[in-house]
Amino acid sequence: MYKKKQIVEVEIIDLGDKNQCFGRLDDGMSIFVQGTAAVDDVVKAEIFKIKKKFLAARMCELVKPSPHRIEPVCPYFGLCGGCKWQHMDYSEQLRLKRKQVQDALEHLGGFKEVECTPCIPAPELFGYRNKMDFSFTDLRYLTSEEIDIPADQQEKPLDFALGFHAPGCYSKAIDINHCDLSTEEMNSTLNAVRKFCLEHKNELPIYSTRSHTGELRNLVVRHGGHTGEFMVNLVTSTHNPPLMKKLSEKLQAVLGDRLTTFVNNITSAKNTVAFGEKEYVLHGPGYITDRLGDYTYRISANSFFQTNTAQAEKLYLQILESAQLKPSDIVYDLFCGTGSITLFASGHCQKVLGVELVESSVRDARANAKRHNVSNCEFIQLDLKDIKLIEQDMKDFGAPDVVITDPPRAGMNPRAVKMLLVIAPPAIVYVSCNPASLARDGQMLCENGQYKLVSCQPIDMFPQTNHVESVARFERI
Ligand SMILES: C[S@@+](CC[C@H](N)C(=O)[O-])C[C@H]1O[C@@H](n2cnc3c(N)ncnc32)[C@H](O)[C@@H]1O
Repeated sequence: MYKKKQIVEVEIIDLGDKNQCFGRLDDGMSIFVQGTAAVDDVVKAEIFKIKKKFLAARMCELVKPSPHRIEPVCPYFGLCGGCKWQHMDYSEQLRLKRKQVQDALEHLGGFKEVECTPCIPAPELFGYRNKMDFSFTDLRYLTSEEIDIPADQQEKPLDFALGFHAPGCYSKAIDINHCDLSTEEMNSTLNAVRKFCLEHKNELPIYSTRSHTGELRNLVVRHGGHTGEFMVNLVTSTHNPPLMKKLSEKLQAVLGDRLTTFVNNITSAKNTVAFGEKEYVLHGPGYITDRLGDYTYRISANSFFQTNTAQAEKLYLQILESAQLKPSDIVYDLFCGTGSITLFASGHCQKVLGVELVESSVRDARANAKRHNVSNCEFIQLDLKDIKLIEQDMKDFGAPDVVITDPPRAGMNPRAVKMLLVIAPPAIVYVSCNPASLARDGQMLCENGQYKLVSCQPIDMFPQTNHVESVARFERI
């Protein structure tokens, strides 16, 4: 009885992934609505798919706004995939983040007994990011208003963009001048680099993801949240010494003493990831430092560091609380990055082994331990898919009492989870930025009755976005 293109009115009762929300029509029919809605909004939506058990529709009108709706501050809201939740007040964002973790644990992981604690709020709701990764594309993403404007009347060139990829669209970026999650300094650097690159468009063409030719790929700006040190990293296909020298001078003129270092990373990869195979240091030491708690960390361009400095300290205290370390404990910190959790844990146990894939991160981690005269930490560079290597290192270092694991969004490789089941430490603290992979890996740890999930604490590292971090403790039964 439903028809395609039919308009229905529905109250939104939940939010899903990828700009999708959920409601139920008067007859109980489920409906997935594409569009930026909030829970308790009443919207009109046009049906485009009809299935036996559900409908899919596109939101076309907001009939009654949710009491949690607020005006988004960003002009790119709805276009840029970064801040999907700017239209909801912060208490609602926190409620939904906790719910996301709880739902994933229950529905994907089968964990029915554990109640997540309320999500720990972040101290800063905007301007909290210490790292921004902007992409160059030779096709500018056009808004629906811009599409109809003839090329010669467009305000900005059609074949140049520096900003963020439109959701699900890697060949086009929205050309942005300002992001509210970054700082003024980062925004002015973005605009200075754009101006320079436009002036040298012929010598520095933009890399094309279709023809795989061209030079400019990413601009990464990074600052120490507590130290104010500032890094600019331009990622290109090849190194052009005279132009990079010119850009270095330009950046020093714009940023003055605030520019700590400028590096040029070179990549031949066909993907859009800002990771260099070779690095040229044009200004400063090639790294910046930042402080978390009692520790100052050196961070190189290709090394991971938590992107919200103020909240990272809270995250690490939460990890320590969850790990319940004893002075005699041997601890493994898997996916250790620059050794930040490793050092935090080092003062509370006998010794810590940090394991990490990226060479510059391991180098930074060793330098960070040395800087603080920490002698009970060791770091090894290996791919955690390689079980044989970690087995050998375990023999040398000693079996762990507690394993802290903090993998990337995709979670742990199944072989690495199996390795944990073989090592079988009494406690595993799983730090996750993706509730779905936490639920999947957690289920693997618990399915044979070897472990049980005892607690899960969500923490908000990324206000305005739909992302959430969690710290989960698993205990051996
Ligand atoms: C979410 S970060 C966590 C870093 C660190 N624990 C922190 O809090 O700063 C994940 C880390 O895992 C590393 N990594 C990714 N894949 C890996 C693999 N297969 N083996 C070892 N480390 C890996 C990344 O380089 C990154 O440093």
